[in-house]
Amino acid sequence: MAFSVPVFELKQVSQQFGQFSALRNISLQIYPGERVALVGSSGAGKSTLLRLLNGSVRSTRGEVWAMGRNLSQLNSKRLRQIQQQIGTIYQQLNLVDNLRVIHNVNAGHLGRWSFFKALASLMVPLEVETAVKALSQVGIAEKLYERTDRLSGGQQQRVAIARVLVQNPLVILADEPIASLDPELSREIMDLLQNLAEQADRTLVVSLHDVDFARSHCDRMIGLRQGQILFDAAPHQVSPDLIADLYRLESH
Ligand SMILES: Nc1ncnc2c1ncn2[C@@H]1O[C@H](COP(=O)(O)OP(=O)(O)OP(=O)(O)O)[C@@H](O)[C@H]1O
Repeated sequence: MAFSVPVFELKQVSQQFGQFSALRNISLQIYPGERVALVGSSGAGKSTLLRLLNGSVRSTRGEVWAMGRNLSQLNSKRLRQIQQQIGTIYQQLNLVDNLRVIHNVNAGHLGRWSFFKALASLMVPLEVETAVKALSQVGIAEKLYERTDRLSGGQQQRVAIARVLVQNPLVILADEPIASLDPELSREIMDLLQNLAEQADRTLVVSLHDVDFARSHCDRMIGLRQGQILFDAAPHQVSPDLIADLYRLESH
């Protein structure tokens, strides 16, 4: 693994929002095919780190490299080409509620489709077969023409994953993909993400509040505490004491 080019590399990255330091001096490398869990309490900087990785936020200090390119030095066209290889499932899913499932899934093509093709597809859906295949992979092919807001939370989560699958990225980033799901559904979604990553040798970076799922479904855990890395290790090396430290409240 040490011989391949990292999918992501952060070199002494800090992220300020006004006076507030969301991330401080982060250096790390993520290699192809790794399944990485970002863990840490609310506000630790997990979502910010994911947004730096997909280039939707530019770091205030340090360098973020993705697929061998320094993101801050790319023009918007080149940045979009890199972003095409990175599929992100956001915490809020970013689905359009009143559209049919197929249109939300087809939004995964938007980085590649022309404006007119995207518009035409809103009237008569294009690439139906690809959408059916992606929905089959997430187990809800029969929901193709259902209105998205008529689906359960777990089904909507699957639509968001299917949208990333039609994009066919090298990397999947998922921000709290099981935050609002019950334990059984959480396991199903985590199994699904793990399988989708393994099948196509995709890299997966997922932020999780549930440390047990991080242990069972990922091969590396990065613990973030107040914007800094507290640990970066294989699950079996992350002791209960480290986890206690990770979630320990700061004394003021
Ligand atoms: N655009 C922004 N402007 C100002 N502050 C921000 C912005 N984005 C994030 N922050 C702040 O940065 C800190 C880290 O936020 P972030 O969303 O990365 O944490 P998180 O670990 O993902 O939390 P959660 O688990 O609750 O999603 C928080 O204090 C948040 O308020």
